[in-house]
Amino acid sequence: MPKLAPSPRLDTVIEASHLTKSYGSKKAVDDLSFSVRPGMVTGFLGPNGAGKSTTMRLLLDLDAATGGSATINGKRYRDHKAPLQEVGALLEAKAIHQGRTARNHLRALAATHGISRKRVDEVIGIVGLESVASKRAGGFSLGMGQRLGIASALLGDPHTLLLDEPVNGLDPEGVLWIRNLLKALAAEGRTVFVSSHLMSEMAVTAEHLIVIGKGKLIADTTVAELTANAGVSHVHVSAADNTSLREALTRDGVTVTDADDGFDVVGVDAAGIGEIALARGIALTQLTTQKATLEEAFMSVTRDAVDYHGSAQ
Ligand SMILES: Nc1ncnc2c1ncn2[C@@H]1O[C@H](COP(=O)(O)OP(=O)(O)OP(=O)(O)O)[C@@H](O)[C@H]1O
Repeated sequence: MPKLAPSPRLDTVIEASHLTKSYGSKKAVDDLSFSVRPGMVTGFLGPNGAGKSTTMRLLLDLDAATGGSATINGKRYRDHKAPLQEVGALLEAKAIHQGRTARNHLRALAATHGISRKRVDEVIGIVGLESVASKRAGGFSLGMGQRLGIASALLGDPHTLLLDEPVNGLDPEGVLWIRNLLKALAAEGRTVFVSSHLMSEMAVTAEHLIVIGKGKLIADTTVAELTANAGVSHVHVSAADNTSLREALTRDGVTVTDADDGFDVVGVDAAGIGEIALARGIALTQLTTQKATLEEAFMSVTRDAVDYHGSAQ
């Protein structure tokens, strides 16, 4: 009988249940519950200081929770017999011996986890570091360091991946590469949990989103749902007689604001604006529904959970 390729495991799941972590009186993670399923990329979003890195550290048993639990595939990270083969992780802080070459760093990691040297060369190829594999990691750029970190995460061919800001420091080619890599890993049936500040990137990479603020869950949703419910979509309008159309549209519940060569309307949809224009005999020159971007939706749902507000002069 022909040997079948191993089927993707569908039981892998990351689970936080009432997870809490306090530093003194500060609750970095506050009664946080969510689960991350296989087969899709799950984005982990939140403003600065929301508790994303702390949650990742708790999931990886690098810090002890004050309350609740964090498990990966039903067990705490430390209870897995071969953690590197079960869970691959990339955290923000680099823990790389600066004097070692990239290849030797990966070989040392592989040797302590019963992983072959062949796999080391494979992951160097996957992350595109062949030409610098015999160079000291200490001299690596931020982007090369990220690729080496991702190579370490992939070393054990794990079913679950936790990546904290993997896009950090990557150039546009690198950003595109990581997008395709994460999607491909998820499509193989793996569980991929990835934090990022780059909303435009998450919008095209992730399907499922966990949004937190001040340590608490704000949304457990899909990219499509979050943008649809953000309530910040508007219609861009331009007409032969903008002044008359603006007057005709002005009523309670409708907001009209100036925009390039026309105006933006919130509170009436494109069909409604078309009908009003037709009734007044005003010719429309532009009528475009502009959906909220993930960035706008994110700002809207996290507005009350932002610790650090900047000001534009
Ligand atoms: N070791 C620590 N001691 C004291 N406070 C800490 C510690 N680690 C994190 N915190 C605090 O916990 C909160 C959450 O921090 P965390 O780094 O998890 O947020 P984050 O969402 O990853 O932020 P960012 O997007 O800026 O990386 C912050 O207020 C931070 O100052």
